[in-house]
Amino acid sequence: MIAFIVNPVSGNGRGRKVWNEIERVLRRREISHAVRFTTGPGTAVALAGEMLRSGQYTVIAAVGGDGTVHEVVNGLWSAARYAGSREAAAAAETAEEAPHIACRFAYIPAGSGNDFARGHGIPLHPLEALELIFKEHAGSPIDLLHMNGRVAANSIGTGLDGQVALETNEAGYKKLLNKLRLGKLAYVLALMRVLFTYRPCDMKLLVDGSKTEKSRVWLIAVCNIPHYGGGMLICPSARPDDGKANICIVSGISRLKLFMLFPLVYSGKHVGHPAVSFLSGRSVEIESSQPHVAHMDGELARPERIRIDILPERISIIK
Ligand SMILES: Nc1ncnc2c1ncn2[C@@H]1O[C@H](COP(=O)(O)OP(=O)(O)OP(=O)(O)O)[C@@H](O)[C@H]1O
Repeated sequence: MIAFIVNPVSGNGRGRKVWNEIERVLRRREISHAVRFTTGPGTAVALAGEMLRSGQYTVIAAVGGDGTVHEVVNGLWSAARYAGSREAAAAAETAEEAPHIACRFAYIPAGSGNDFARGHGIPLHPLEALELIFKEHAGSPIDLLHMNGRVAANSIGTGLDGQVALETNEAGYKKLLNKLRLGKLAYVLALMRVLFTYRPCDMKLLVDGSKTEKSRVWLIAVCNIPHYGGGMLICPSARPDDGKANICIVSGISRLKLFMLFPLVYSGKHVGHPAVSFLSGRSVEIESSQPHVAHMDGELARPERIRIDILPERISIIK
């Protein structure tokens, strides 16, 4: 049976409308399914965990944006990690030892960014994405990025974009804009503010044991897929199933030049710019001269230290 986890407020209320369309199709075709709605931040994590543990579902589908994907994937990953006895959970101390997730994950895009869909070639039209679930599909295994007891499906970023996640989260006007279904505006306002105020700092990276030092770093994006921040092609050569994370570093550039570089990221034309460098590897440690503020799939994270490990082929997705 297929289970759906629906974020009704994703895409400024699009999630609810998309679900209504999907439900009509499911009823017409008499497809047995279960559905649960999120009621606030974090609820999709718990719902996904419950659904996986019930063992009733062969496919668990998220209907929402990248934040909903992040929560559902985390719910599935941690339920699989802590499945079984307390002893087994204690034995699965490290993320690397966690078992593979027993059901397939599907995604129906209903958010504002939908990078997960872009990165995997899942149709952006919700009913076309739904058709993929109906086809008998074994699922394609993809890697996940692990940091500090959480996983990211798309990317982890620090620097300017971590600060954007922090400001969006803390902005006093965020609740009001969410109520008015203008949640994305909170993100744009935070981005504008951060672009004018962020102070770049020195950072050290340790990628698979090799050290790289960079000064005046604006951002470091550690990516599992090429897309980022709602359609930017930040790491064009990132592949979700190659066992490696691709890392984009933007450093050593003035604020004015950064403004000029910014639009090029949407088409991937920033590649080759002298301020942009790329690395790739299985594990990444980042040290900064300032406290870390990061995001995981666009959701705020404040780790004491940044150590990201790739978890190869950890979940099977329908695409
Ligand atoms: N019922 C709810 N009420 C308020 N917030 C919710 C609810 N359910 C989930 N959320 C939160 O909504 C946030 C945004 O969800 P999501 O990222 O899926 O949509 P989006 O921001 O429109 O899309 P995208 O990330 O693709 O731009 C998530 O942080 C999630 O925790």
